[in-house]
Amino acid sequence: MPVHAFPNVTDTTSSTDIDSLSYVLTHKVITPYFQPIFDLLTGEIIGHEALSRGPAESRLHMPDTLFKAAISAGRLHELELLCREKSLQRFAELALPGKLFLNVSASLLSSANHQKGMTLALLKQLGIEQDRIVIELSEQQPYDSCGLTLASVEYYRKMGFSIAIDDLGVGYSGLRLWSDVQPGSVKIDKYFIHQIDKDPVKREFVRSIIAIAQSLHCDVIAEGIENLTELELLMELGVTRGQGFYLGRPDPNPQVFAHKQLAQRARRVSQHRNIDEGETVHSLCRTVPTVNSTDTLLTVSELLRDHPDLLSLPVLDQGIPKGVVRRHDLLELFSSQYGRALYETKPVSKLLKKDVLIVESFISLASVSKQLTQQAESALNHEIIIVQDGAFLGVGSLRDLLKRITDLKIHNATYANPLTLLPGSVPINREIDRRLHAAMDFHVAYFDLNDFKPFNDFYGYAKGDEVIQLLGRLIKHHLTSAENFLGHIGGDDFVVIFSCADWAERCRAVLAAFEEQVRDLYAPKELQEGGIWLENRAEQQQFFSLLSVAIGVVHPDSYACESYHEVVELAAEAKKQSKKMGGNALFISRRRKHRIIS
Ligand SMILES: Nc1nc2c(ncn2[C@@H]2O[C@H](COP(=O)(O)OP(=O)(O)OP(=O)(O)O)[C@@H](O)[C@H]2O)c(=O)[nH]1
Repeated sequence: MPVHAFPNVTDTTSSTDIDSLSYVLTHKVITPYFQPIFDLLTGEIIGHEALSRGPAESRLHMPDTLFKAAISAGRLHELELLCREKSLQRFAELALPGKLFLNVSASLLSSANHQKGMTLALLKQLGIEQDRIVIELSEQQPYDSCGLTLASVEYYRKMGFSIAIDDLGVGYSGLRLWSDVQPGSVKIDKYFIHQIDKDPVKREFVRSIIAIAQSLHCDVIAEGIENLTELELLMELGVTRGQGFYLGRPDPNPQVFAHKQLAQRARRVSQHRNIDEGETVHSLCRTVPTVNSTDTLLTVSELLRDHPDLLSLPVLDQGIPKGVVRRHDLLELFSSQYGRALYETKPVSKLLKKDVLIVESFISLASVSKQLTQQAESALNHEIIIVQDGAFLGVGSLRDLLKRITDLKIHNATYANPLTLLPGSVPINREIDRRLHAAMDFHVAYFDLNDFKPFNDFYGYAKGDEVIQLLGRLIKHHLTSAENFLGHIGGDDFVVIFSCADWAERCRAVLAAFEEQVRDLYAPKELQEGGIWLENRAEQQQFFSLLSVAIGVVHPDSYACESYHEVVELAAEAKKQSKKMGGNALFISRRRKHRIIS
């Protein structure tokens, strides 16, 4: 096709766009791009969303202008069908794995002349199974819940296609559409993902969507993930599927590889499960009897009679937990007049309670504890259902969770430094490993006093202890926060693991405060002289300035560092550099992985 045949691309008038559109439709010059959608837990591609582009270098290249032109020209359906045809053909040609997510507008679905058989015929011709197609219904246009649209959705579903709701949260009828259509998946609009780490309202929104989706057994896909911080936060919230520029851009010829960093993280998590199950909710897992939602309340009653220790039973549907049935609800129902006779043949679903926490087995105890405390107070007595890849594994109790967390705290106390009561090297190393295994983004700062030995020799160990305590106090004061971990390796060495963003300012605040407060520990004479004179090994007098602190900071690459050994080496190296700077100094290392010395 000669390029010059395409109308002038720089002209912005809509009549030109409409002419260009006619060209696009007549010559079928639509290029499908495919954006991967990943399983965030394994890094595997679960499918691609098809996105259409007009001719390169033209105003209609980007879908917004393309579809706007089609709407103004009254040719939207024609364009949509062309895009669908092209996407399916290219999907088959490229032999892409997994599902193909296709966008369909409400208006096309409700159009009376919508040729429903066309897609099916094309799929047959291309040899694509129907169950690989996911129809994405955009929430951006209003749906007519009782008219043609829903009937068409139903028609697609009967043909074996899955249904997803796209752009959830920004349109007209999100929850209503969700409830009417009962899709297999919902895609959270990128508006709610953008900078979610900085916006508690967006986090709450996503958390609520996950809760609804869990109870409706619907997958949640996060759209528009643009950086690692957003990805990590979404995973922490429990989102297991996602797409976005950070994971993979739309491409006409996509490379089909598992996402390297997600896959590495998954491997780490599975190794971590074996090494240190104590840290994850897996350690709380107990096997208990379960019931199906179709079982009768008589079955529940008999099971609870045989297991007097159980306050509830998990309710499953084909191995997937739906909620619980509780002893006190059953007793209340049966204790009414004729209650037992009236209700014992009724199905479990009558007493099914969904206000239960369902968590994947590799989630950390701290994260589960956080989720529980964020729930309503009335929900605090409730059980924790533990799943593996969504399938029921067992249950844990709040009591066991508290006990395990207390044990961990005792463990930290056991290894605490007696002078500062900060955790010692065992818990520090363990915490670094935990953050590496979870592929978290963190900085590690190594603090060390300069020329501490001469001070000790001059004033004695008791005064030396005071200096160490002063530094410990300042570190605690300036650096304590929920995301940071402070430790005291021993002697005058401290380590802080940061996840907060303002770590550099905080370190500088410690240096400034130390410079000022350490003066209180010197006698007036030495203070006046600005340091101490001490005889060295060669029996010569040597001058040592007032005590100062050297801080070396590293930003370990969680994917490149295998264990705390490498991180501690990196941090010690950075500390050496900061000592070379002299006085109170902060050195920020650019090295992110440890050099292997053969
Ligand atoms: N007062 C006191 N001194 C300690 C304690 N633990 C270790 N030390 C002493 O702290 C000093 C630490 O040694 P270094 O860090 O090598 O001494 P430094 O003079 O600061 O050397 P640079 O770090 O190279 O500047 C030694 O003199 C130890 O005996 C403690 O709990 N209390």
